[in-house]
Amino acid sequence: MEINNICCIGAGYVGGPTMAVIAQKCPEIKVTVVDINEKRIADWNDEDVENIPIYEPGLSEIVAEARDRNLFFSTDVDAAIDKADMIFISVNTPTKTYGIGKGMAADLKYIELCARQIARVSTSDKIVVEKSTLPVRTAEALKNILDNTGNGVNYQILSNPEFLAEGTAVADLMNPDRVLIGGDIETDNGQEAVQALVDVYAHWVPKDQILTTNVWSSELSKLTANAFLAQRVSSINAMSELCEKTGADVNEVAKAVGMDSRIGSKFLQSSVGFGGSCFQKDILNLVYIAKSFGLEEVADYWEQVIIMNDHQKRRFAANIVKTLYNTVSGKKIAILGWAFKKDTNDTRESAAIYVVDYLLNEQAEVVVYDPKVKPEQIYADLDYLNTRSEKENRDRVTVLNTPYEACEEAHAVAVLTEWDEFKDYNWSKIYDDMLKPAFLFDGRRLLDGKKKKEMGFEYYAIGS
Ligand SMILES: NC(=O)c1ccc[n+]([C@@H]2O[C@H](COP(=O)([O-])OP(=O)(O)OC[C@H]3O[C@@H](n4cnc5c(N)ncnc54)[C@H](O)[C@@H]3O)[C@@H](O)[C@H]2O)c1
Ligand SMILES: O=c1ccn([C@@H]2O[C@H](COP(=O)(O)OP(=O)(O)O[C@H]3O[C@H](CO)[C@@H](O)[C@H](O)[C@H]3O)[C@@H](O)[C@H]2O)c(=O)[nH]1
Repeated sequence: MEINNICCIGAGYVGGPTMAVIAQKCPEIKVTVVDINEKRIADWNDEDVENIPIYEPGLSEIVAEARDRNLFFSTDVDAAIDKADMIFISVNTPTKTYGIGKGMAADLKYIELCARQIARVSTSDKIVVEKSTLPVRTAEALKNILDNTGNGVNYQILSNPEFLAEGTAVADLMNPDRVLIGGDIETDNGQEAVQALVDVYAHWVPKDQILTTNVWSSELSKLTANAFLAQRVSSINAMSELCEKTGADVNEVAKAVGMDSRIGSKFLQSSVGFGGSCFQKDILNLVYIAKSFGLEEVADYWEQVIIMNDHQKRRFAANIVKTLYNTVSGKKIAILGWAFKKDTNDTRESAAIYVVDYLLNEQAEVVVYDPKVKPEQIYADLDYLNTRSEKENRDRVTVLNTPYEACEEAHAVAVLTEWDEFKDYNWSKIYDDMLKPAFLFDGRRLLDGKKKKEMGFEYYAIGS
């Protein structure tokens, strides 16, 4: 089966970059990315390609090449569904904030709305691809909705989870460790659908890196991969606290254990805690699924990864308060970095939000600088927690355009994102302009601590 026309529902961090790369690599396929968010679509269509809504290294160049050739962004969801042979569902699947499973289960309402819309609009057979991260067995619910409310149209459901990490999305898409496709491989139609999607990726991904499985394995593999990755971060962060008590250094420990080829060196960077829209949401979802099957020990095992991560964020903030003579009330604390990791403007679940919330509860005056995050996003993140009034957040938090201004007259500076540029600042100028003693808290082990101490800083790093 040849695919000529792809529609992707959801023009977010996954839909946008993924479809841009498919369009670039498959110039004969028309790719339309649709979204109900008009502003987001307008931004994707912005004449100045540097204004597209998602910052990812290398992305604007790809969009510039493919946009209006075979890559289109539109709010006309119905038209794009109708014309497509293959529809990717790439909408958000956040943690539920209400009802059964509140705070744990994935909220599938956006997925279900997409399924109902596809069923309502379609007049020709479709391959529907789950690109969003979903609980295992969601494909069954999708199929049910499509088959029972459709108009005689045949649907094949595939699971094709996305493994890109933000900040390296383009590189990850260009050169994935593997592409995973789950389908109804027991039937001829199912196999044909799987092959159609394999053929799309085979434009640039070596065939032996395209893995095909049954749908349930594919759905569950995505949650498993994120759980394993997050577990590594929580494991090294647990060790960071022990290092601080014992004189061991977490970077030396990570290097020593990572050189064991069975353990491997990646994802052992101790930090102020993992953030991002995926790890916490997906592990909570896994915990919920395990509980729903009565697997309490399995659920408790994975929940500990989140408990450890919350502890790491809290203890970093508590250490600032303790070190500043047990009070930060009225003290100016400069925060360098708001994004949940470098090279992205995404702030979802960023550790910075929780550290700053803690410091505000201790009545600190907070000043923030981030190279890519806009002030309105920073305020929105704090408002979302509902800890204090919106007015108070604006009164007590200032967002500035330069790091030097942010650190001026600060009692303490805290590095919360590992942006490369932070390493190259004129730190002696920052030191000179701060109040003394000048406290520097490195939540990423980013800076050269020895040099900072020589400059006069009171330097504290996670895990040493
Ligand atoms: N962000 C990542 O790095 C990443 C990586 C892998 C997988 N995922 C998964 O991919 C999915 C999407 O994540 P994201 O980060 O791109 O989310 P996002 O919030 O950035 O984008 C989702 C988009 O879907 C749109 N949308 C929602 N319902 C819609 C509807 N009915 N019709 C049209 N548009 C609709 C929203 O307006 C939004 O723009 C999630 O399941 C997530 O877990 C994310
Ligand atoms: O050694 C490490 C590695 C990561 N982190 C932190 O962990 C979080 C997540 O980082 P990363 O995994 O690089 O970014 P994400 O974009 O959240 O990507 C994860 O989540 C995506 C969404 O599901 C998956 O597709 C990716 O494979 C998976 O890596 C960030 O706050 C990082 O700073 C650490 O603290 N130490």
